Amino acid sequence: MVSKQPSTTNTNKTINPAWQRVVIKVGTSTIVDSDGRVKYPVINQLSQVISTLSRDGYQVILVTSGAIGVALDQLGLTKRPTDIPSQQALAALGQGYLMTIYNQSMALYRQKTGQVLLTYDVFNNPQMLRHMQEALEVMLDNHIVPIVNENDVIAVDEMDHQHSFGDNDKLAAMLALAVKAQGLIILSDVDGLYTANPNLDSNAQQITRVTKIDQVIRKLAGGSESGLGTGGMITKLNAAELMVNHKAKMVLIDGQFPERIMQVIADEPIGTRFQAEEK
Ligand SMILES: Nc1ncnc2c1ncn2[C@@H]1O[C@H](COP(=O)(O)OP(=O)(O)O)[C@@H](O)[C@H]1O
Ligand SMILES: N[C@@H](CCC(=O)OP(=O)(O)O)C(=O)O
Repeated sequence: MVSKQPSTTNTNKTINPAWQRVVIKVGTSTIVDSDGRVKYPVINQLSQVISTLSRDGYQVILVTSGAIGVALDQLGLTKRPTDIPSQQALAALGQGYLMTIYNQSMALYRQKTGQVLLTYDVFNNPQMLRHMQEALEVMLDNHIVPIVNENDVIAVDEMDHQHSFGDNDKLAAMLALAVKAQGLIILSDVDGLYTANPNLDSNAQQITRVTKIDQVIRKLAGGSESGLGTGGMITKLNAAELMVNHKAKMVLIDGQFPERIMQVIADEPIGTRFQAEEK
């Protein structure tokens, strides 16, 4: 694909090769508040950071939850329904709006985007996987930021024929490995992994570095309290385990401050970093 427009890459910048290709995952609670209202300033800040990285020569893929969350805003609802078909209908309503919000924000920074909706079976089907990889390579080569979500309306777990719903943390890790990204940055409503759920335990301490996701670490993780996010810390640890087991890294940071992505890319100590010990 040859663009008629000149490349917007800033070739004078030196980039950190340890993060040259990066997947950034944003949870619902980062972009929708507890009353179900969209946090436009956060999305705008995130778009600015991603556009800057892309212009500097990084290849960025955004995995974003929030289709159901923004649909709550569209309908004036404050709570997520519990049955799967209602959630799927909300996701169908909200996904278009989610893309509109991102497209408008990214356009302010002249950043092009493309929507990619995935299901887990893509990763088990070599042909579909190759098609996805090839399409993403072309997008990245042309400075188009892929904006990925699970295709919620048809999301079915092939193994047990149950609806597998709402685990974009794992989807982001599988995607990061499939496209050979050096790392995954997860933005959430918490600024890292704690010794206990910090919303429930005021003595909880932040853990800044995890080299192995073992039973001790797993025991620290609880579910989601926001009523909007789905996975809680457990799905983030599953994502981290996938990354670490494949010699890649994951950093978990507070999504209220998307500019902190720049600190992660600069390898500054921030949030919780999941990475195996260098041998
Ligand atoms: N040990 C822990 N450390 C940090 N957060 C935890 C822990 N255990 C459970 N949590 C919960 O996980 C939440 C983040 O997950 P979730 O609500 O699914 O967010 P997202 O929408 O970003 O995926 C935190 O807000 C917190 O309530
Ligand atoms: N795919 C769904 C949400 C899935 C999900 O993983 O949610 P979250 O726990 O907020 O990352 C959506 O867009 O609403």
